[in-house]
Amino acid sequence: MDVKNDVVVCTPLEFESLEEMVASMEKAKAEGADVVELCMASMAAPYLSHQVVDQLLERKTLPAIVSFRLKSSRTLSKGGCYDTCLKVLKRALELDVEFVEMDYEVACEVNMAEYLHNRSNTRIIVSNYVNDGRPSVEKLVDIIACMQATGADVIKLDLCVDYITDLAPIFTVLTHCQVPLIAMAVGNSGLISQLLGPKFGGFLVYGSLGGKPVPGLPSLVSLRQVYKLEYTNVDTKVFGLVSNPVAHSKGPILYNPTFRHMGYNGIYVPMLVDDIEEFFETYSGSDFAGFSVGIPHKEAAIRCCDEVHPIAKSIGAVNTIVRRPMDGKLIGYNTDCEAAISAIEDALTDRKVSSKGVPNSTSSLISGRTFVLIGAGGAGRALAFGAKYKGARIVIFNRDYKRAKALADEVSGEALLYEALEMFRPETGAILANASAIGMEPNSHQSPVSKEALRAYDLVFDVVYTPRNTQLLKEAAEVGVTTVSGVEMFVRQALGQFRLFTGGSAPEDLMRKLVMEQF
Ligand SMILES: O=C1C[C@@](O)(C(=O)O)C[C@@H](O)[C@@H]1O
Repeated sequence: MDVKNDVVVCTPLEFESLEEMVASMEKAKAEGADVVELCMASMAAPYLSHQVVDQLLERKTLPAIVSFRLKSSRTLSKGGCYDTCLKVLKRALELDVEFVEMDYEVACEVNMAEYLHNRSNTRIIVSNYVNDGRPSVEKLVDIIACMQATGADVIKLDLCVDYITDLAPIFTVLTHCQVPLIAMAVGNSGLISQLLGPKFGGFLVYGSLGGKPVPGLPSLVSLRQVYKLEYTNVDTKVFGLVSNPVAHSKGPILYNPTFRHMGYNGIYVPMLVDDIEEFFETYSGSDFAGFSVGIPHKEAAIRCCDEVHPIAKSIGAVNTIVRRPMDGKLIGYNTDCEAAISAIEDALTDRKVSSKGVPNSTSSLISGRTFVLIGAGGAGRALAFGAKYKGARIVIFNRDYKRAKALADEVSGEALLYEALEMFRPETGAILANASAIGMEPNSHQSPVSKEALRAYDLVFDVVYTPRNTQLLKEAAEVGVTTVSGVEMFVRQALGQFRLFTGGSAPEDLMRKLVMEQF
C-alpha cells in the first residue's frame, strides 16, 4: 500500500486566448496536474498560428499534450479546421512536445508514417469519440484494433455514457488492453472511469481545473487530496456510495483518508446509480467489495442482497452492503438505525433530561415519548423501528400517505395526513425527526415545518447533514429546542460501516475529525 504507482494526472485546458492558456497552465500545476492538454481547437481563430504554438510550448511549465479536436472548433470552417489542425499538430511535433493528440479520422487521412518518422520523442495519441450508449467489449476491442492500426502510441476513447453500468465494458477493456489506453467518459455517470482508471490500468487520469467543473471529471484537487490515486493498484478494493443524488456525500473525504491511515488498500467513490438491480448485476466481481446505500435505494437494495442481517430485515432497509470474500455473496446491514437512535439518546442524556415516564436509568430516554417522524423511506424506516424498539409512540407524516400508513402499521404507530403536520401539537417531551430530504443542499433554505410549530417539541433531529445546520435545526435552536444534527448520525453510521467493510476497527477520533473539518 505504501508503494506509489506512476499515475499521470492530466487536465484539459480549453481557453480562447494565449494569455488564458498560459495562466491556466500555472494554475493546473499548482492544483497538482502532471500534464496539461492544450486543446488548441478551443482557441479563437487569430491564435491558431505557428507563433502561438511556439509561445505556448516555450512558456509551458508541465509536459503537454497538444490536441486538436475537429469537432470542438467553434470558429473555423470544416476545411479550414482540418488544415489548421494539421499545421498546429505538425508544429507541435517539430517542437518535440511530449504528446500530440489527433482524431482518429485525421489519423486515417494523414500520412502517419511521415508523422512517426519525423518525430523524435513525441508520442502520438489517437482519439475516437464513441457515442452509442453502452458499447460491448467486442465493439470496443474492434474500435481499438482499428485505431492501433494507425500506428498510434496511445489510444484514447472518449465516451458519452448515460449510466454508470455503461462503464463496465470499459473497465474490462482497460484491464486486458495491450496498448496504452485512456478512457474518458464524460457526463455525471462517468466519474468512476477516472477514479478507477489507475486500478484497471488506464494510461492517464483526467481532472478538472478549479472553477471549471466538467461533468464526469473529478477535480484536480480532489484527485490529489482525497482520492490520492497514486496509492491505488490492481489489488485495491473498490467501495462506493450507491445513491442518486450522490455528489453531496462526505463519504469520499471520510473513507479514503481513513483507509490510508489504517493501511487498508481501498478506494471509496461516489456511484451515481439509477437502477440498483442492474448495478449489482453489472458490478458483480470481487473488486467491488462494499457499498454504502443512499437515497432512494435503501429499501430496493434489500432485494439485491443474498443475505440480510436480521435487524436490517426487520427494518426493511439496508444502508450497507458487503461482498463476502469467501463466496462473493452480498450481505446487507443497517447501521443507520443504531446511529440515529444513539445520537438522539446521547443528546438527551447529555442534557440530563428525565423524560416523561422514564422508569429507571437502564431504560432509554426515548421510551414513553411521542416520536414524530417525517418521511417513510429507507432512513425513515430505520428511525421508526429504532424508536419503536426503544419504547416510543410513533406518529408518521409522509407526502405519500399510503407509505406512511404501511410503516405506521408495522411499528404499531399512527399515520397522519402530511397537511396536518404544521398544526400537529404533540404532548410534552415529543421528539421530531426529519427523515425526508427536505432541506438538503441545494434546497437548504427549505424546512418541513414552521418555526412556530417547532415550539411543541423537546428535541429535533434531522437526517439531512448537508448543510450541517439545516434550516429546520436553525429554527428549532432559535425557539430553544435541543437539536441533533444529521452529521452525528452520518459519523456513527460510517463507523459501523467501516468495521463491516474492513473487518477491523474504525478510528473514531480520526473519522470524526475528517467529517468535522468539512463543515
Ligand atoms: O444515509 C446515509 C448517508 C449516505 O448516503 C451518504 O454518504 O450521504 C451514506 C449512507 O451509508 C448513509 O446511510
